[in-house]
Amino acid sequence: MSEPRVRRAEIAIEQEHVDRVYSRLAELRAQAEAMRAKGYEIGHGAQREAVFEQASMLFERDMMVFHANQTLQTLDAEYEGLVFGRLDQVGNEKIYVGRLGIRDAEFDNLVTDWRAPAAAAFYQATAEEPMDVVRRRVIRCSGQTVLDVDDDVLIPDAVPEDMRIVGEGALMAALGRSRGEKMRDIVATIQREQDEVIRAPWRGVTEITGGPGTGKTAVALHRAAYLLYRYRRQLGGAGVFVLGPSGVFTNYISRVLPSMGETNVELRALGEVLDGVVATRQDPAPLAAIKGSLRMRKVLTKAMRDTPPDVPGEMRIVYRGEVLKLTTKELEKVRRKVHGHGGPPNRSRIRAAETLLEALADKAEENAKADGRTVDRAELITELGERIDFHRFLVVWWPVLYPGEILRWLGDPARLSRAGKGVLKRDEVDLLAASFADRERDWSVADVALLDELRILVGPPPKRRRRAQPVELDAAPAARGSEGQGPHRPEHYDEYSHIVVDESQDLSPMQWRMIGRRGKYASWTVVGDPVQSSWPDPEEAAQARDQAFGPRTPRRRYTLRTNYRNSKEIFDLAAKVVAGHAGADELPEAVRTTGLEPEVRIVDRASVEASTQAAAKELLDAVEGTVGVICAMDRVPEVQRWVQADERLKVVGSLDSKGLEYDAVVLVEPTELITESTTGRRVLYVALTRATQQLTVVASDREWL
Ligand SMILES: Nc1ncnc2c1ncn2[C@@H]1O[C@H](COP(=O)(O)OP(=O)(O)OP(=O)(O)O)[C@@H](O)[C@H]1O
Repeated sequence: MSEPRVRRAEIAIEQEHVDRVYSRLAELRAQAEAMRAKGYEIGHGAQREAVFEQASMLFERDMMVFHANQTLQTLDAEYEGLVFGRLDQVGNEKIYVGRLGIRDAEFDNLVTDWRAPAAAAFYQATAEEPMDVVRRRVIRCSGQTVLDVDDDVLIPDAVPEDMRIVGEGALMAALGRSRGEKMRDIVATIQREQDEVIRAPWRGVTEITGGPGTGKTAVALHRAAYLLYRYRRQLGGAGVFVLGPSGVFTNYISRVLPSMGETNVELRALGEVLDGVVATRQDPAPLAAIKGSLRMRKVLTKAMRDTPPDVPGEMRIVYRGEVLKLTTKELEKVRRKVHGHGGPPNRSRIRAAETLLEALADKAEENAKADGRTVDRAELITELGERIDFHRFLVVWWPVLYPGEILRWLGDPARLSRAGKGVLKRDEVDLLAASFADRERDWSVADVALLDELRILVGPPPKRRRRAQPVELDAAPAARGSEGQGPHRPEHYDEYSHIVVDESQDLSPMQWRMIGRRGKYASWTVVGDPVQSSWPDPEEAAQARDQAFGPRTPRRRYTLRTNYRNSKEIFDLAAKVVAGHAGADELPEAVRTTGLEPEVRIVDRASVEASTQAAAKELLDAVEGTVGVICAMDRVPEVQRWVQADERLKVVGSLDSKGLEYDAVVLVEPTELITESTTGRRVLYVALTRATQQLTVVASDREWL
């Protein structure tokens, strides 16, 4: 048979199996629906029963509906090709591998979940260590249709006569494919070095390093899915938290986990870690460096203990016909005394009241002594402590503190100087104060870690008393978990069981503290590439990072060495630019050549706009998928006016381009990327490694080369 005919015949064989899988899926779906309906019936009957029976019936209803919903959620996930692999083993055994495990009515495996031990050989078998695999086949589907198959022969001597082999290189085909707006999963082509990381044990700290495009992000996400599958009991309850550098990035990777049927993962950007705040604005590098440094902890602690603006300057209260007065100085002494005990101010209200009453009693004694009288202290304290005017004073003098409010106070340079005495330099005070002073401006990404630090420092605001909520007997629990939200978490949920940190090389020490707080009992997967770091003080960050992990052991480290994203031609240029700023062993090896060298266009300054427009247009015509136009952060609005962004074309600032990728990239004025940041060349290196196929650099100088 000719090669195309063999291929068609093999596709038809696999299509038959895929059809069986989907019809079984439909059966399972119908069963789950029926179970959910039955659960509701039980719930409706409950109202007629005695209280004890009601409780047990409702429990049963909840369990049935919950399980049915979970099953439906798994079955309904938008799988891009439910079945993607097949292993033919020695002795004619065959296994289909897919995003989900499905058995037929006789309980035989139709598809094995890729995360199950039985599927491990799909990723781990090599020609040197074939693990009994004769042929490994990647099946490419679109929806329920098989488009293509691609084989790897691992034991040529064991290929039976009737086994046919098609195609070559599923990996290269996947890498060469055009990119869409969102990252795709790589379940079908995970490489052995990547698989080892994905399946590493869950305890302790797992570090993944490697250069750009080595699949660190992809591996970390597949690891999250794997851990939840294998250790659901240990990790599922408190959940898995995935942290990315920006909203653009989390949006870009947002499809990967759901495409593997995994929705019980909380995905957040650094600017969204704190509930109720969504920050996307990046501060200029020098300002971000101050806000991120550990020194801020001291500044914030002092700021929180300073006298709040607008509190009364003195206290006057009448006690048995006599005016007791505390001056500003005396009141401040009381405030210092309360803070001297440590503890969050929002939890110190009672201590503040007691200390204030003691000061009033001292004052009364002082006055009495002058007149030769005595005062019953205990009586005075009890009486004043019950007085409404005392409490009115207390609530304004010792107000409930809110993190955002304290940060805004620091817009006052005098106040910030006090808080930063001995810690911040004069010019740092000016820079910081100006950034906090503008009440109209929303928070920056770096501010979020400061707000979170203050949240802990001030303590939770006192709870208002609430009336008990009536229990709704007939509220259908169907919605719970069915929206892909996972279990309901209380606000400021701080204790995840596994935390994945992507692009970790850029976390500031204050951000490490913020994340560390959420993982006190967690195991960690930490992804990063030191060469791409934009943080100026790596030592301080490393210290904060170690503190976040605490005594967690073991610690294992993996380095990925193959760049799957960039063509060799593009990566060679990036490597040249970063040479001298990275050791040769820190740079990965690109495996794919396209024959298309990156283009460097040196034009005069006035022509940068026209040249960018021309390059963007050419690249849009040349590639099928996305084109990214990358420029310095503060040039973004201008470049957005130059080119029309749409589904295929995006304009991104250098720092926001972290972790993203496009078929083609236009890089505008590279020297500006170097000068805008404290870690210059590394930021440029990041930008140069975003394209999979083509790169055009538009520059008005050659300094960056
Ligand atoms: N085994 C694989 N099969 C198919 N594609 C892969 C594989 N490994 C990585 N890729 C692809 O390579 C590209 C780069 O992967 P990823 O973004 O995870 O790299 P990274 O190491 O996080 O890069 P960076 O540090 O630059 O952000 C992605 O498109 C990813 O899908």
